[in-house]
Amino acid sequence: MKLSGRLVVASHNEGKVREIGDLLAPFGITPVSAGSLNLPEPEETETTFAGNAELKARAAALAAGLPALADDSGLSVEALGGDPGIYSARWAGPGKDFAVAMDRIETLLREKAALLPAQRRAWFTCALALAQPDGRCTTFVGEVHGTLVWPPRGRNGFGYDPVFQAEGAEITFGEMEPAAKHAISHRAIAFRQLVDSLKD
Ligand SMILES: O=c1nc[nH]c2c1ncn2[C@H]1C[C@H](O)[C@@H](COP(=O)(O)OP(=O)(O)OP(=O)(O)O)O1
Ligand SMILES: [Mg+2]
Repeated sequence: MKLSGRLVVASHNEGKVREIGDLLAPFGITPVSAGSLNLPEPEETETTFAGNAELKARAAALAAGLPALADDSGLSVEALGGDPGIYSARWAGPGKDFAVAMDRIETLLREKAALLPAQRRAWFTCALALAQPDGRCTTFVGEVHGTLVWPPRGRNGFGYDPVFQAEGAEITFGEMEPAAKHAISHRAIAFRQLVDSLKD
């Protein structure tokens, strides 16, 4: 499989579509968005990031008749048994309000008296699935580990970025320029594996 020509980015999340566009740019690929093709947003019925990424990629590739790249990702909090994990988007509710979702995590951590950085470990996971219209699919998973901070800081990125500080960083993903986030992010790690797998 190759990364060339027309490619559908099978996501309805503007922040993700922007980041995937940045990652694809060096390959001369301008993604076709799922929104512009009016592709439906499939229900995420699988129990893993990889399963949901494959489900979304296959549905889009089949509907569009083009290769499709899907991303399923989320934030897992160690002290919360890995929640919200694959439910990260759903914790933000129908209004996709991540202030609410970040508050909910913070409230649960306080209930557990988890105030020290060591008690506030978390990681982002990203599964990227590339599907062909015939149903073939390859999937890669990236993770970045760090700590949750409070209050939220920064207006860059999207979703939970303002409360996540990666190991070794002193600013949150929300405070980072896009290039700095791409240097270490779960999405960039998965993307690199995908690109490596496509090399001849
Ligand atoms: O780099 C990230 N920085 C901050 N937050 C992030 C990131 N990566 C995932 N997240 C959170 C927010 C997102 O809403 C959820 C993914 O949920 P997920 O179902 O994969 O995506 P989604 O429903 O927003 O869009 P779609 O399924 O159409 O691709 O995890
Ligand atoms: Mg989703």
